[in-house]
Amino acid sequence: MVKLVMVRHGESTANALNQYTGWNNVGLTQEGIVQAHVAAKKLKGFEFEHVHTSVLKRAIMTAYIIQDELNLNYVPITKTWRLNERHYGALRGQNKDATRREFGVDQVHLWRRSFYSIPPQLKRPDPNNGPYKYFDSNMMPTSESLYQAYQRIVPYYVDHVSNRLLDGKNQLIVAHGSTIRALIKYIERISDSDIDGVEVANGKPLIYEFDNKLNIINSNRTNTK
Ligand SMILES: O=C(O)[C@@H](CO)OP(=O)(O)O
Repeated sequence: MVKLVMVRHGESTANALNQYTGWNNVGLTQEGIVQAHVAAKKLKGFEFEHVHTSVLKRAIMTAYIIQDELNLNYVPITKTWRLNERHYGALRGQNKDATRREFGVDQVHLWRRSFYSIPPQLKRPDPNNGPYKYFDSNMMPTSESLYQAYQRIVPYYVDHVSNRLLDGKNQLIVAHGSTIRALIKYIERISDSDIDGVEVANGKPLIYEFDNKLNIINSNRTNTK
């Protein structure tokens, strides 16, 4: 039996303001730091061979807190843009309630939870500096549906996570709401329409136990937010 644990970062400053975040690089609130410590305490005794996170600091900070609490600071960590949150396009930084008033509850629900709906696009992509400085500019998204994000997330999982699980090595992924929703969809073979009911809470470890063919033996997933 091998384990995969996925943790959504602790509450971010944008979460606290009820703002769309996506690729905005915001940090954790004090509450978010506490949530990361609580997540680590729930994982007491869990050992993993590799940590996978995004290039966004709310996830990296959460991963470091968990590694530190578990005295597993030495475990290698990979930070990849492929595990970034879904890009929220022109919605990022906006207040979610304000967009409900402007565009209606149904449209906002589609942007947030449907598999194929693409949030309004940025007029031009952000400059590709910082973690994206070696990107071809054409790779910088202007917005992403969950489907588009899935196309970049799942190949990373298959190449770098599931192969290690098949080797019997426990893995930890510390990422984002939509990143983890995409992975839940893949792992549990959830349909395109049913994925819109899946929610991922900040700082609540999601634990999967697999057999040696990566069939799910056990999971603690419940739909809480
Ligand atoms: O703002 C975001 O990037 C995400 C996750 O925090 O929000 P939502 O729940 O709307 O997908």
